[in-house]
Amino acid sequence: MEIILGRCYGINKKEIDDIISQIEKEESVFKKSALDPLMPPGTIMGRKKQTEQLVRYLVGHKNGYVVPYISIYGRSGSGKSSLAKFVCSNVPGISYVLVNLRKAKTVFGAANLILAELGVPGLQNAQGINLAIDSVQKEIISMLRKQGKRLFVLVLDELDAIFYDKRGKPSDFVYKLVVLAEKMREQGLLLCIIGISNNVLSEYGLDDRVRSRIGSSEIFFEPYSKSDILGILKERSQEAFSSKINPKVLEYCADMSSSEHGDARRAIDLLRVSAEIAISRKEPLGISHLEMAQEELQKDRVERTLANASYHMRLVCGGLARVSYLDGGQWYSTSVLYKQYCSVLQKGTRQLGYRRISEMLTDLENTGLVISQTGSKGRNGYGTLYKLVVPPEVVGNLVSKEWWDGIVAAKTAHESAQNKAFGSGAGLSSSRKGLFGDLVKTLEQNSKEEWKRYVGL
Ligand SMILES: Nc1ncnc2c1ncn2[C@@H]1O[C@H](COP(=O)(O)OP(=O)(O)OP(=O)(O)O)[C@@H](O)[C@H]1O
Repeated sequence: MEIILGRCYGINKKEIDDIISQIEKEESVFKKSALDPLMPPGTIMGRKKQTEQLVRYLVGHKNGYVVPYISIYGRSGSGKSSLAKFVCSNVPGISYVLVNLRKAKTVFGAANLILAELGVPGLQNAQGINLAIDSVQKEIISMLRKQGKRLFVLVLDELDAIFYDKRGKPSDFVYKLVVLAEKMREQGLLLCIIGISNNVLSEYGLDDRVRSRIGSSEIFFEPYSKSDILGILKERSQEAFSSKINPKVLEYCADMSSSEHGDARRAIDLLRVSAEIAISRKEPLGISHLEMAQEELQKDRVERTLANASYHMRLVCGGLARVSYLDGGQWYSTSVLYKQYCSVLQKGTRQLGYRRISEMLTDLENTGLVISQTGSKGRNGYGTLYKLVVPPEVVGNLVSKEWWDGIVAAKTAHESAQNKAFGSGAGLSSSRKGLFGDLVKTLEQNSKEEWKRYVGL
């Protein structure tokens, strides 16, 4: 019962009880926690090939040998961490820890995160990386001796994070860990490092001496196909929903997810948010809820990415949104996007190099805002092409509303010039015509070539 106190609303205990019983009622038809992607899966669906590869690498310890380094790589949400954890927990005779390095801003920070996971206090920067590695070694040996095991697996999740710390010499850090594995073998013990990253380790600019030592034990996780995602969703939804849900809903969700990204985490999220929307509307879960949820998640994702992005990363996003909107096309090469970035950069601002922008596009892909493919660049051979997977308007408005209004005005003017019957500036409100008058006039008179030049193609 709501008590109105003047202009304020008071809540009494009954109100709280009502909310709780409403939540309980909802939980009885939909158990939200079963669609929490942070919850480790009870069963790993699919991934037979990768499971077999990893088990084969690790099981060699029975004969006294394991490779010192395994690189597990692939797109976000492709099941890399889940599978590594699952295998390490189920192959007999292994002791392991999984350390997520996402929060490590430096190589030294990464060493401290490893020590923390091993249950040892971190060190001060001044004590140096060699001492940190020695402490890791001491702790691993003591753990193996205590547990009476011979193989220790150090799983370094999100290893990409350390490669931004160029001053901390990430390549050297990997080298030291591999040397540690060799030193342990001299003591009759085995250490295997599993590095999990979005790209294969050898792409991170390692020294030759590291490359030759880590070997080529690589396991690739391709994005999930429709049937993989469907399997994962079916398994999760059995636990999440008390009544059977329309199989077409799961199929549609799997279809949307596999065609856009092949990320299991995002597919599970999409199903959860759709179910929440359906429940709030007191409707049975249907395809329309998936579409609403998709829109909501896309907007959240763009907002979150841009809020955490550097100034230059925002410009890269803006440039991609600009060319996608003005050109109406889909896939763009790094060189086109670099040109876009340069054109939106404010005068007097330091311009980043081509290589850095190319790295940013890879980072952007990992946020799920863009996807890439290898494609033809015409006379320039083959290369990576990028495509925005959210509406450009959403990105543009969030980068800068005023700037985006100018782009919309330019396109409207160009379209009206194409269709002369509409006359000058058709489609634009008079206030907008005033605001972007000069630009509009120029673009109305422009030829196709000039338009292409304006777009930056
Ligand atoms: N094969 C699978 N079977 C069941 N659930 C899965 C599977 N793959 C992924 N998932 C679900 O998706 C979530 C994300 O997977 P996971 O963290 O393993 O992906 P990842 O490739 O390590 O992603 P990232 O690179 O972003 O860390 C998991 O928590 C799990 O709920």
